[in-house]
Amino acid sequence: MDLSKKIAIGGDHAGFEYKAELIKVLTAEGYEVKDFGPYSNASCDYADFAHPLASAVENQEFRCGILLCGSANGVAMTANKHQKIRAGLAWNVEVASLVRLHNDANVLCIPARFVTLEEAIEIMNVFLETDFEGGRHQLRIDKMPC
Ligand SMILES: O=C(CO)[C@H](O)[C@H](O)[C@H](O)COP(=O)(O)O
Repeated sequence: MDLSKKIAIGGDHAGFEYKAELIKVLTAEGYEVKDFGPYSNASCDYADFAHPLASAVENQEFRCGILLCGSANGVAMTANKHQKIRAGLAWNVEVASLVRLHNDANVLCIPARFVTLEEAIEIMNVFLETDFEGGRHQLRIDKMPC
């Protein structure tokens, strides 16, 4: 399948229910989705799922990744440990657009305990529909590696 249609998704227990719903939406939209887990809502550690997802996105096995936890901070902090990952939070559609437009994010982190499911679906779709603007923003991204 064309890489542009391959999406990785994961998170922790706090994002479990939304992750299941987002997978349904993505599948209906024609994407090939790999669920990196968790596979139940039992309490778990987000790093156990965010690291494998981030590695796969970093290895260009997927167009991008979507991670969900309670606040999105845990999964974002974890994914951003990976040198080629730019994981950004988005809690509304404007930020979902900007994290692509300005930051060329390749992992979207959704705060499942702070947005409705409908908002999470909108955030995901705007993220996937928005292209990176390049230009001055590329110069800034090039300075990110420390
Ligand atoms: O990293 C986080 C906190 O900012 C995530 O939101 C986790 O989902 C959260 O910490 C889980 O909390 P819980 O009390 O163990 O459900």
